[in-house]
Amino acid sequence: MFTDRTFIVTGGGSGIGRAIALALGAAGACVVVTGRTPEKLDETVALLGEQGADGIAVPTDVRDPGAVDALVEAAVHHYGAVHGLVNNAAGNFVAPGIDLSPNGWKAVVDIVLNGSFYCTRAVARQMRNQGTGGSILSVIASYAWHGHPGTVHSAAAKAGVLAMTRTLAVELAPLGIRLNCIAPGPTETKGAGAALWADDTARAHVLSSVPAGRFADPTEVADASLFVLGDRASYMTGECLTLDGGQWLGKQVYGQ
Ligand SMILES: CCCCC/C=C/C(=O)SCCNC(=O)CCNC(=O)[C@H](O)C(C)(C)COP(=O)(O)OP(=O)(O)OC[C@H]1O[C@@H](n2cnc3c(N)ncnc32)[C@H](O)[C@@H]1OP(=O)(O)O
Ligand SMILES: NC(=O)C1=CN([C@@H]2O[C@H](COP(=O)(O)OP(=O)(O)OC[C@H]3O[C@@H](n4cnc5c(N)ncnc54)[C@H](OP(=O)(O)O)[C@@H]3O)[C@@H](O)[C@H]2O)C=CC1
Repeated sequence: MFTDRTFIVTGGGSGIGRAIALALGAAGACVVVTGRTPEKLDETVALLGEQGADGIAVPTDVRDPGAVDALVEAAVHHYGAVHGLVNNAAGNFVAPGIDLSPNGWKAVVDIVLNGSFYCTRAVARQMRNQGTGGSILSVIASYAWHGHPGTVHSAAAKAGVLAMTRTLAVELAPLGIRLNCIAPGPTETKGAGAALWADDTARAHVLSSVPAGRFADPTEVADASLFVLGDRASYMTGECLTLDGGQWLGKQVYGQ
C-alpha cells in the first residue's frame, strides 16, 4: 500500500516518530526523517536499512519555515515526490501556566503548532504541484479537547493542530489531500518519560489514570498511524483517532 510513496516524518529520530518511520519503511515506503539531532536521525536510517527499507535523514528545525521548505525540496530532489507527512515533532515540560515564561510558552507552541503548520503548508503545496493528492497525519493528545493542568502550552498547541487539521481537511479535500490526527495516550518513550513522568511517583500517577492499566508501546501508535495514513482510510479526513486505553473517558468511576 505504501510502495513507491515517500513520507516525511518529523521527530523521526526517537520514540513514536521512529516507530512510525520504521513501520512505514516496513510497508514499502521511502522515508525522510527529520529533527534537530543528526545522530538520532542517522540511527533511524540505519534501522530502516537493516529492515531493507529506504530512508534518508534531513536535519531540520521545524520552527524555521525556510528550513522546512528546504526539507521538502530535499525530499523531492531525492525521491521525486512527497505523498505523506507525519507531524510528530514536539516539545513538552510540566509547568503551572501561571508561572510559565513567555519564552517557555513560545518554545512549545513554536514546535508543535507553528512547526506543524509550516510542514503541512510546504508538503501540501508540493502535493498540489504534483497533482497526486496525499495524506497528512498529526500526532496530538486528548488534552487538545479536554485540557490538562501543567501543560497549558502543549494542550493549547495540540488544540491548534486539531483545528488546523479540520480546517485544511476541508480546504484541501478537492486536491485529494487528507488530513487527520491521532491521539495516543501515555506511551513509553524516553522523551515523554523525561518531560512528563520523570520519577516513580509521577509515573504511577499517570498509570492510575489509564483504565487499561498500562502505557502504550510506540509500535501500537505506529500501527494505528499507518491505517490512518493509508488507502484503507481513504474516506477519512478531518478526524482524530484516539488510542489511549480509555484514559480520557475514565475521569471518574462510580463504585470504585
Ligand atoms: C497522555 C499523555 C499526553 C502527553 C502528550 C504529549 C507528550 C509530549 O509532547 S512528549 C514529547 C517530549 N519531548 C520533548 O520535549 C523533546 C523536545 N524538547 C525540547 O526540545 C525542550 O524540552 C523544549 C521544549 C524546552 C525546547 O527546547 P529549547 O528550544 O532549547 O528551549 P530552552 O531550553 O531554551 O527553553 C525555552 C524556554 O522554556 C523554559 N523551560 C524549559 N523547560 C522548562 C521547565 N521544565 N519548566 C519551566 N520552564 C521551562 C526555559 O526556561 C526557557 O524560558 P526562559 O527561561 O524564559 O527563556
Ligand atoms: N509519549 C507519549 O505519551 C505521547 C506522545 N504524544 C506525541 O507524540 C509525539 C512524539 O512524542 P515522543 O515520541 O513521546 O517524544 P520524543 O521526545 O521522543 O519525540 C519528540 C521528537 O520531536 C523532535 N523535535 C523537537 N523539537 C523539534 C524541532 N524544533 N524541530 C524538529 N524536531 C523537533 C525531537 O528530536 P530533536 O530533539 O532531535 O529535534 C524528537 O525526536 C509528540 O507529538 C508528542 O506530543 C502524544 C501523546 C502521548
